[in-house]
Amino acid sequence: MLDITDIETFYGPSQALFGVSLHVGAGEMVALMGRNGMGKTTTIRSLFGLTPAHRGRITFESRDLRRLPAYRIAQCGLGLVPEGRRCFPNLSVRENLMVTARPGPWSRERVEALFPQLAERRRQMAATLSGGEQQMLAIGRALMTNPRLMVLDEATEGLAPVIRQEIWSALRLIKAQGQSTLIVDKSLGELLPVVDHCTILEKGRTAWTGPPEALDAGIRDRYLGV
Ligand SMILES: Nc1ncnc2c1ncn2[C@@H]1O[C@H](COP(=O)(O)OP(=O)(O)OP(=O)(O)O)[C@@H](O)[C@H]1O
Repeated sequence: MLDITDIETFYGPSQALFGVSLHVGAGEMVALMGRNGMGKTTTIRSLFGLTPAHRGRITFESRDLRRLPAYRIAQCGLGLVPEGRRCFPNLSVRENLMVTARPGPWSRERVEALFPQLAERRRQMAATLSGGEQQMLAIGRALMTNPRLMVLDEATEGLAPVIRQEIWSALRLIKAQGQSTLIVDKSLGELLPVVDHCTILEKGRTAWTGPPEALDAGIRDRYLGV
């Protein structure tokens, strides 16, 4: 479904990616991992055309994404839940869900069944939600665009443990429903049981790819510092 091959990306003169490769098959949930500053967010920015890659290939369902502008990439069926959960603060919860909705399997009813708090708070302005609820809304809103591939960047970072567990339960259901997903997260305990493959970045390069059960103590120690 998604093939990123050997991309190199720069911020001005400074090179951040030196050869990142990554594959997501249809229906898979894939983890993009690595310590701070190794290039995970830059890889996602390159995929979405926000910081375009200078070299390498990005193909999604056989389409070459690398030279498309960001708005065309979103139209190709990629949905992003960016770091820092950006909801529209002055729209209600329900308006946030509906404003970018597109037809497909994820209806408002299905999203609200996944996150019942969003139904309970449907008339509240997004700005009045807790951080965890805003994150649920950001995920719900991305699902409502019915992306063929959803990309989550640090969806559980900085949230209270009980809220994180709710989000992980929802992500397990999202996976069970066949949603293809690329996920950046540092919570190995929750991430590894649910993903099909892991790709680890080290200093802007793909350093290791494999199934989660192959991610042994040596690899964790070497690339993840855990
Ligand atoms: N706007 C920017 N301008 C210049 N350099 C940047 C910029 N954003 C990131 N970088 C650099 O690019 C490299 C990769 O950063 P990136 O944010 O992609 O890493 P990350 O793996 O997502 O880290 P984190 O887990 O901390 O979010 C780092 O060396 C970082 O300093």
